[in-house]
Amino acid sequence: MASAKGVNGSRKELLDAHAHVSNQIFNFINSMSLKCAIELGIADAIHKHGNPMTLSQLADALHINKAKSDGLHRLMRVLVHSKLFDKAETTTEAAYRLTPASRLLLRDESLNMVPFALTILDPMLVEPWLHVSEWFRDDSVTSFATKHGMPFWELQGVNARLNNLFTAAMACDADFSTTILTNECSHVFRGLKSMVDVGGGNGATAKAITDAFPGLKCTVLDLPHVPTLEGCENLSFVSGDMFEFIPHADAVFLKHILHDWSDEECVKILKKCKAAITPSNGNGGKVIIVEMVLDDNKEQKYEATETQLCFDLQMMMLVTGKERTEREWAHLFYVAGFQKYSISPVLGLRSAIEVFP
Ligand SMILES: C[S@@+](CC[C@H](N)C(=O)[O-])C[C@H]1O[C@@H](n2cnc3c(N)ncnc32)[C@H](O)[C@@H]1O
Ligand SMILES: O=c1cc(-c2ccc(O)cc2)oc2c(O)c(O)ccc12
Repeated sequence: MASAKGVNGSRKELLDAHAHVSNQIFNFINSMSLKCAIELGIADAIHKHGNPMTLSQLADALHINKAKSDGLHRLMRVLVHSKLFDKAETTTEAAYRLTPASRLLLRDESLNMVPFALTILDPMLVEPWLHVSEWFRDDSVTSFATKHGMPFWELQGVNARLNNLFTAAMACDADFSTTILTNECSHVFRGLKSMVDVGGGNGATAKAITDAFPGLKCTVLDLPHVPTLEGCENLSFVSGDMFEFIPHADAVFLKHILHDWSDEECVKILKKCKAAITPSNGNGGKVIIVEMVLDDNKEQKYEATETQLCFDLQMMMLVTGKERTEREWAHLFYVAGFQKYSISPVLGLRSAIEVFP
């Protein structure tokens, strides 16, 4: 029984517990403040201004209702606390400036995360979160399906807004991940003559890889409803179902595919991949996977682990997938008939995994 002295503990323990639960309750406001900052264009306004920007300068640039300038001050206070922006203490008044994080919110920054953020924080993907406890008690496949009446992929196939939103979200990760992959993991792609990017979306990732490796011919396989880039000499597109057929190539590339699917579905995909890879001279005959590997770095920062675990729940909510530990990945590879694998933890939250038959 709680008392003034605490829940079976000290007063301090009670206050700490109360503060922690309060923090967990209001954590969503960090995400919503980020969404608001993107929609107002705060990062772009500060970038365009060129110098640290005072609150009144920012309010003018954002064309907000000046009667709400104090609200903007309070929003910026949360965004600075979240280290999304920085506050320069000038002699006259505080001025706001970008941080490395808010540089990733600049719309003309090729590595920007805006489409990804606006998709994850879109009502279509947020509302299912209000039904997760219902999902635990019903027999629906995901809470997304509970809310929207059909599974994520099915709705994406009939809802143009979701299709374009999600395809852009995935594509905006292309430059970020391939810039690092083709530099830190160039050995993975060196010597390959052909590669199939299974579930490659609009082809942005495959294009970035073929730009870095002009001798590599890439085929992007995805569902018919997914909008694609223009093909070119080294980049072609095939519509199809990876559970039915995967075109033959030196290597198969799977980026954020397997985390969408259950273990059984992943083994089916990996077996199709194994049948599709034809060892060639040099570096062929493998599957290249880009995914999170949970628990792969005990020294990993608390925030990175928290993000990985949240993505795992995102997969549980949206699709039938999950994020996996190395042990779980290894089990899938061996069940699918592969003999060995190599993990390169080069992408921060994610790793590149080469799997060999
Ligand atoms: C999370 S997205 C990853 C996209 C891309 N690989 C990337 O990392 O940006 C998953 C992709 O798998 C595709 N997909 C889902 N089911 C598929 C299937 N049965 N056959 C082929 N592609 C599929 C989706 O259309 C989507 O483009
Ligand atoms: O909502 C998502 C987010 C991702 C995702 C996770 C981690 C990354 O580094 C990038 C993207 O992947 C998703 C996905 O694969 C899916 O099928 C639905 C939703 C999401």
